[in-house]
Amino acid sequence: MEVKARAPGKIILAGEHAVVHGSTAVAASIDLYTYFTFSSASPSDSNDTLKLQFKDDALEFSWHIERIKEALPDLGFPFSSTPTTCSAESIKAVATLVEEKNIPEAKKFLASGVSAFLWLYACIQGFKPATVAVTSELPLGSGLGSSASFCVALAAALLGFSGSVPLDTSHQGWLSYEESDLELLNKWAFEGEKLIHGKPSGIDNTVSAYGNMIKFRSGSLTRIKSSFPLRMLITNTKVGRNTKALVAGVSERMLRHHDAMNFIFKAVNSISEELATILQSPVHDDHVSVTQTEEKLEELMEMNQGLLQSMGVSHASIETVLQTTLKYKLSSKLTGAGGGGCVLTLLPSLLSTTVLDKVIAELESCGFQCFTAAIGGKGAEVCFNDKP
Ligand SMILES: Nc1ncnc2c1ncn2[C@@H]1O[C@H](COP(=O)(O)OP(=O)(O)O)[C@@H](O)[C@H]1O
Ligand SMILES: C[C@@](O)(CCOP(=O)(O)O)CC(=O)O
Ligand SMILES: [Mg+2]
Repeated sequence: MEVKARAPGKIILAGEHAVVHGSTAVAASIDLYTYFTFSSASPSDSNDTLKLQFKDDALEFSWHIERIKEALPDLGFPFSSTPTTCSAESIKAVATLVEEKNIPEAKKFLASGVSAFLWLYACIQGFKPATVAVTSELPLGSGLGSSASFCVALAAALLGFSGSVPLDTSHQGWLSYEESDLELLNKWAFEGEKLIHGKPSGIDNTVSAYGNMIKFRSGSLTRIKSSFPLRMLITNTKVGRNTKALVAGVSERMLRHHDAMNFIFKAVNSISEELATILQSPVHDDHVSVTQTEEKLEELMEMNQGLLQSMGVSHASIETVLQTTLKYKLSSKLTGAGGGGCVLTLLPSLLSTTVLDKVIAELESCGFQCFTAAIGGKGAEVCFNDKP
């Protein structure tokens, strides 16, 4: 049997970092996905290994099932219905399994993804052989939630592959999960995100699992029904960074300047709440009201960016994008953890393609990469293929 799952990346429209400290944030899925394909060993194979293939990097890692058993002896009785946090002891055991694979220095950033994979696999699937292939359309470590989409697609594939949630395996094409199963896979994905991010808020895995647009605060989501035709230019500064380190940096600043940071988080909360209200307000189909709404959204993005800067997560490359887009009267903010990565620029409905082309040309002449993505599509999906 072959099971394929996919989960989207995301943009955070307002509230990154502050959401880790209990503020509201607003996020939407984008139509760039991470894919997992699970194939069981055929009965004729004398297969006793778990293989993980990162197709985009042409890398393959494999472990003898016995070795996984030895490292994680308490697992093996799959407990797919009980999402479990990896204990400090298991983190060490998983890290050893990863270190044994001698990941090339230039690809070391993949190690946390491999750890998340091993933990979720052993918990949900137990000690069974399989071949697992991963590909992603998302730039990794750029603020578009590749880590969450990795964990959500992995959890979706595992729950489908292990047969632990009822799904119509005869269905042709992509299949969405039922609400209660979605909740379960989201909880598992969150456990994976913890191994990659350290202290995730849960917004990224939640928007990747559920799709569309969400408002998120302290672990709970509210679905947003936006009828506003939101268009964003995404500029990847290509400056690499790591979410775990940036989140930790904000927490350290919080310890040093507790009151000031609390006011910043409170301000971000108000920005996210206002943004969510605006997006859910009825849209009048005339240019004047659309433009007025866009201007409000732009102002909120600018305010949010200023606060992110005061949290210490902007970067010279991000500032270059802000200044460049401002020359064309366009507003931008970083998205995700910052420190490099991607920047969002609101594209007003009346913006001419000539101006857009100019902005993109100027940004790309700085070495950045610009693209657009459809906002607010479906979340995690699974697909079955009965291979002989
Ligand atoms: N397709 C993938 N294959 C392997 N690891 C992945 C993949 N996608 C994400 N990851 C893991 O997630 C990490 C990036 O996560 P993070 O720093 O949170 O940035 P972001 O989530 O914004 O892309 C990578 O370094 C890697 O460990
Ligand atoms: C900074 C943060 O708010 C979002 C991180 O997103 P990303 O990993 O940079 O795509 C962290 C979190 O909410 O877990
Ligand atoms: Mg991430």
